[in-house]
Amino acid sequence: MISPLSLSGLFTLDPVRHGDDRGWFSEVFRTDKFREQVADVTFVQENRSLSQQAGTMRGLHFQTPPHAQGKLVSCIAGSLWDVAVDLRPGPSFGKWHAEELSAQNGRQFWIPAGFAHGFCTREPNTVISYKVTAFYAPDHDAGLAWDFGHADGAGVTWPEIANPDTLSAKDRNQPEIETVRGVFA
Ligand SMILES: Cc1cn([C@H]2C[C@H](O)[C@@H](COP(=O)(O)OP(=O)(O)O[C@H]3O[C@@H](C)C(=O)[C@@H](O)[C@H]3O)O2)c(=O)[nH]c1=O
Repeated sequence: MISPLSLSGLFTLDPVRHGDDRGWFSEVFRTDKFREQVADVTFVQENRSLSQQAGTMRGLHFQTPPHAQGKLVSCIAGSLWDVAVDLRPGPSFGKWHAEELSAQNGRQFWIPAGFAHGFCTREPNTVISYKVTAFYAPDHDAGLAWDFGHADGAGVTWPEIANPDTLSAKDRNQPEIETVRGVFA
């Protein structure tokens, strides 16, 4: 099932699992269905990271144009809380949406270009996997503070398990949201 979410452009995908005595089989990605029902994009790179400790936080990250990335995110071991923050100009700027992704639920979260992305793991040894629509471009790597404030409302409410001590040095020093206004204009 493919479901649009309240922030335009965001979707969840819950691929069918065909169960039998052995377990299950699932088509976890189909270019044709994705292009027809979600977004007409091409994925060029697939990333995986392992986070050893429950409560590990990564983000909030994005690449700036012309290297902006759409991300199709899933969790292939353990479980995590995944968040997208809208950086597109307009009334949705700064709004966010989070999804629970786990190896068990098989859910995928589509985050188009124009959003910052981050997550926090809920179990030890959690593995996130995501396809992206543009190659890694270190000179266009950008971020937003995990605890950003926002003139029109609060920032992201992270789950209780989220442990800021696990943030990378880079992510401890990401900027406030006002500094990224206009990046995707
Ligand atoms: C993102 C990325 C990093 N790297 C390298 C750079 C560095 O040496 C090492 C770790 O990079 P980072 O600390 O940026 O990894 P990490 O903090 O896991 O970064 C990721 O966070 C999540 C939230 C995202 O949305 C991703 O797009 C990505 O930004 O991997 C690549 O070689 N290719 C890549 O595509």
